[in-house]
Amino acid sequence: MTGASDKPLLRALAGERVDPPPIWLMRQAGRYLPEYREVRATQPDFISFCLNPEAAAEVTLQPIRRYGFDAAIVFADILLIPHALGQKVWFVKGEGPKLEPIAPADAGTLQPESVESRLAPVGETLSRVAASLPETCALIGFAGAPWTVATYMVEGGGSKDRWTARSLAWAQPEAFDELLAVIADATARYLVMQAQSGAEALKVFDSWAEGLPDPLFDRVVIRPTRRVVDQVRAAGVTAPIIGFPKGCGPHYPRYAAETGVDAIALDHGLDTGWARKALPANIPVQGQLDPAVLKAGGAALDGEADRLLAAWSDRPYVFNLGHGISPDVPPENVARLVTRVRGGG
Ligand SMILES: Cc1c2[nH]c(c1CCC(=O)O)Cc1[nH]c(c(CCC(=O)O)c1C)Cc1[nH]c(c(CCC(=O)O)c1C)Cc1[nH]c(c(C)c1CCC(=O)O)C2
Repeated sequence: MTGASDKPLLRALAGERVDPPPIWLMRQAGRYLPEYREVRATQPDFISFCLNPEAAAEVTLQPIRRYGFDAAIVFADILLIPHALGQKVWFVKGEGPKLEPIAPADAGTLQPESVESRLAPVGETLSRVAASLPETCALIGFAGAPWTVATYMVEGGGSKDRWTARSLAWAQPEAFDELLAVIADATARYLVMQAQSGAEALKVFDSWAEGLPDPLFDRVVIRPTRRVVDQVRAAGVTAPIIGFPKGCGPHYPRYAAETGVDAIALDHGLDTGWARKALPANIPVQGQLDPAVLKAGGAALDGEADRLLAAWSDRPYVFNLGHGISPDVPPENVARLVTRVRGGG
């Protein structure tokens, strides 16, 4: 029988150097796949899609069938937490997510008690996927980090530089920290539920960790992330946690040391040589391939894959992108990358 420890992803996240390294891609289920677009077209809206276990399990498995990745990541979205907390969330085609913005002082009106019941369908998706995964493929659950989720909640959607969120974090520190705490507690319970439903590793996406000065980085990224990790551990969950503080540059080593995460995902803009020296030698790392070189394909893609494989060959390493795959990536480039990473061409 194949145990969890035989799965290449889990071995790498436990600190083992695995050769070739396990590979999966952020946003591997998505619009670049024709079979995803087919399922998407049958769904009334994006939130209902995420909360439909049958459809969500199907698109989670699509990239596993096509490419044989070493991990499946449950099909869901970081904005399910604001939805579960009672905030209105919807997606406008071509524009991305929209939310009815809240003020930090409104944190007390959110409904953390309904998180498990409103997000139970994600647990159901995980159980379904767990039952039909190839035996060497690991299952990943995820959530947004409190800061990134809070930016969407107070901005009312995506924003160029998180101006409103950043200025509110300075102007109303107590209310803002309370909002982060409410999100952190809900997120921890959501992650525990995912682990109990079959997720073998957990990932915390802090997509907007970029551009924060030291005191704010401590307050809005490190402290709330630590709160999530501590609560997940206090609930008895032992699944490894991957932290992804995208774009945080020189803050990375402190994030690795102080949040309690087990592994760290690096973005493509981070200096590889610097990261090798600055990060603790034993922490498993994931990522760094530029999503744009995956779009470009050909010799450029082969060259970047080879550079990263060589650079991280003496560490526990998980091959991945530095950010999500974009909808215009030709599916054959992904096949080429997987073959290259596995030493087949
Ligand atoms: C910031 C963020 C979001 N969602 C997520 C993040 C963090 C990672 C990152 O920085 O990219 C995380 C996410 N979103 C989705 C997944 C599924 C699992 C996977 O395959 O990786 C994951 C892990 C599905 C999705 N989430 C979304 C899609 C596309 C929606 C569609 O099919 O219409 C998918 C496949 C929608 C979404 N959801 C979000 C945005 C900004 C958008 C719109 C962007 C776009 O249109 O591409 C919020």
